[in-house]
Amino acid sequence: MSNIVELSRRIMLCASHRLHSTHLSDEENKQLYGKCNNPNGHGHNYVIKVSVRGEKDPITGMVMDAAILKDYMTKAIMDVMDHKCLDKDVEYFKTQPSTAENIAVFVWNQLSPYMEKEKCSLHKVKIFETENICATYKGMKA
Ligand SMILES: Nc1nc2c(c(=O)[nH]1)N=C([C@H](O)[C@H](O)COP(=O)(O)OP(=O)(O)OP(=O)(O)O)CN2
Ligand SMILES: [Zn+2]
Repeated sequence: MSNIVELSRRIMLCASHRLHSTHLSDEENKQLYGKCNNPNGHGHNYVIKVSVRGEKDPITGMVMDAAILKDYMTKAIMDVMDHKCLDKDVEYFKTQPSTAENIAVFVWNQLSPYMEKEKCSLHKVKIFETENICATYKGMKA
């Protein structure tokens, strides 16, 4: 019987953004992103689900302590993104459009250094931008 288990934790944060690519002209941005390119921006209640995967400890019964994962997610995600204007306040999104796809990669990169301390590994980051739009990133392994 396998002892490999996936453990997930969810957080919700509020942030505003505007879809805009520095590689495109203003007209092209307007054409591509439509209402989401409005210079005044708009907000989302982002739901972020982080999954780690590893061997369940036979004594503690845990892959990792969920409270420690919460601490990592607070420092790596909440403190950086919550109640922020993503494109103006977060360096990464000054050059990368703040799509759900790019947010998933950003969150992965933010969490990776914290997970180096753990026996289990970061497995999946899921960003729900709206009820209908969701992006998933599983790192370089795709
Ligand atoms: N590939 C992507 N496409 C879009 C993204 C994205 O992150 N990746 N994001 C957006 C916008 O940020 C936008 O805010 C989405 O809003 P909206 O169109 O209102 O969202 P829904 O599709 O859930 O709403 P509907 O009412 O169902 O249209 C756009 N595209
Ligand atoms: Zn949006």
